[in-house]
Amino acid sequence: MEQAVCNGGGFAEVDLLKISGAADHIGAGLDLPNGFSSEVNKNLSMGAASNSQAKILYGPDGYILEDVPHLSDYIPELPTYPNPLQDNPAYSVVKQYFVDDDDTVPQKVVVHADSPRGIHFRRQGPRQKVYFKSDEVNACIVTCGGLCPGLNTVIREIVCGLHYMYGVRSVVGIDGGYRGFYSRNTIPLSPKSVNDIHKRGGTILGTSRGGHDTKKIVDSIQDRGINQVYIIGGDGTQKGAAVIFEEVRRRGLKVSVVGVPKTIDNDIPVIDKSFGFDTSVEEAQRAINAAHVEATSIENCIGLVKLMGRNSGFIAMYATLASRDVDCCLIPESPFYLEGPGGLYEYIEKRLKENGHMVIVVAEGAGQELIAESLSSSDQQDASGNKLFQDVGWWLSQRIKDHFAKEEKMAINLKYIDPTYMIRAIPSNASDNVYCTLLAQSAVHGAMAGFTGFTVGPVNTRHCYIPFNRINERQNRVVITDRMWARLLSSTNQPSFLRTKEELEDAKEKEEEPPQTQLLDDGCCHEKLTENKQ
Ligand SMILES: Nc1ncnc2c1ncn2[C@@H]1O[C@H](COP(=O)(O)OP(=O)(O)O)[C@@H](O)[C@H]1O
Ligand SMILES: O=P(O)(O)OC[C@H]1O[C@](O)(COP(=O)(O)O)[C@@H](O)[C@@H]1O
Ligand SMILES: [Mg+2]
Repeated sequence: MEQAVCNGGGFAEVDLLKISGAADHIGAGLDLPNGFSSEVNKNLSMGAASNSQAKILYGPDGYILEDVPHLSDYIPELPTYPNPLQDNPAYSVVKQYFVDDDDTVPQKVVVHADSPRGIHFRRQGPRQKVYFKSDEVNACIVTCGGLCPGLNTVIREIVCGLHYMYGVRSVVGIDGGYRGFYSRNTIPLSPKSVNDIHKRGGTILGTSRGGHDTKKIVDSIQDRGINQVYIIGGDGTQKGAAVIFEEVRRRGLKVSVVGVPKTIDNDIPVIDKSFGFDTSVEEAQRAINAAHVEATSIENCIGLVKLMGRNSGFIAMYATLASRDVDCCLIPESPFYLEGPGGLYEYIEKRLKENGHMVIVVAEGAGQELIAESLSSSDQQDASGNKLFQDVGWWLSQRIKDHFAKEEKMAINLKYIDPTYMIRAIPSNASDNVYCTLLAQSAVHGAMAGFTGFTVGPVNTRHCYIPFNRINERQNRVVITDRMWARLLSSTNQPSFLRTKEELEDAKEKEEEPPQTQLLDDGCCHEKLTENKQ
């Protein structure tokens, strides 16, 4: 492994992707970088390494801390102030006001007795010292990408958290996503103006795709004297936040850049789940129920529901598991085929003969390779560079109807329901509201404590500060070799659409067509994902 560790002074290069061998360097007796407490120093005798990508510390027994940047990493001798939270009456009964600086959260909780301690993230929460005076803070909030239930709750709780916990009075909203940084006006935000916004869907700030110009955004941050930037958005947005942070650091600005992960598709890695996901799964039940009612009221009827999920089929999977009325769930990670033994048509016919009705849930990104084979494939993208998909629900409806009409095979009825935008536009439910509050407060505590270049989120239920590079290096996707997908298959009884080893060998011997579906090492069966182009 190419790697170096620092010796007291400047950080040396480390390649985060090659971290698997990091334990080799543990206990090398190296000095600690600034910012580590004596407790950690005394107990762990860590080595440390960092570059613009990663700030990693190694401890004994395979302990690794993937830390987040701090303003003091690149601005020397920053003054600190006592945390005003210690005078907050609401918190006076709390046993311990502040999070211990040495508290970290393990990424993996299932371990063997001889496993190395593994990767950890810094625990979120208020610190004893803050790096901003209350009246010095000029914060801004921006929302980018697609809508998601809970956006307004996060906005509300950032504004209220800054105001009530830290006495911050200057908070503005950026209008309409990243491109709003270039417009003249901002939206003033106060506890009064955001008081009941959590009861509304959407985002009061507006949102957009595309239009990210790092230099212009940081110019605007600098010109407006903004020193805390809260960026709420999905995988694309967090990539944008990472480059904003890099530019802020390059210019040496005292500006904390904080990401709050928003993704209805749950496609952001590391964190347990994203806000709005629970609400979406719950709302999807209404569409599935409607499909079930239709299907059971008419002879040989199929209710087909399309749910969101561009590359990650979590909403479809969880909505299916929750409902128990679904006979087949199709997601991008598990390609399916229509014709022949083990195919979808065969399964539909069997199900209709057995039950007289059927419910199918399909994620928007499922079956795109099949559609591309039958329709002229398009390489269109949205303004952010995300591939635009064909409507799999409509396509599948037509194919199923055509198949059963052919040679008067079977008279069927099919009702197609697309509730996707209706689901996305609702306010968050109670549990997402609480979750959004924790994310927002965690972001505020982190920024006030001088941390920067991080995304907030729960890891094994404990909220953490996660460096941008960990959030941005891959997408979270359903792993079909995990037990959750097996649970789904056993609840629907649908075919797995996977050929067994024996079937593959058999097909090879008979010199048949190569299989439509093969399982890859990562448990996915998908072509390489289309990256955002920006
Ligand atoms: N790789 C990237 N670098 C910088 N900005 C990006 C990148 N990818 C997306 N963005 C910006 O992030 C914003 C939201 O991205 P998008 O993919 O539409 O939504 P989401 O963040 O919900 O995934 C857009 O304004 C887009 O320009
Ligand atoms: O029509 P739009 O606004 O481009 O949104 C469609 C996309 O937005 C999503 O709901 C969410 O995507 P992001 O989280 O990446 O914004 C996807 O499921 C869907 O493909
Ligand atoms: Mg996205």
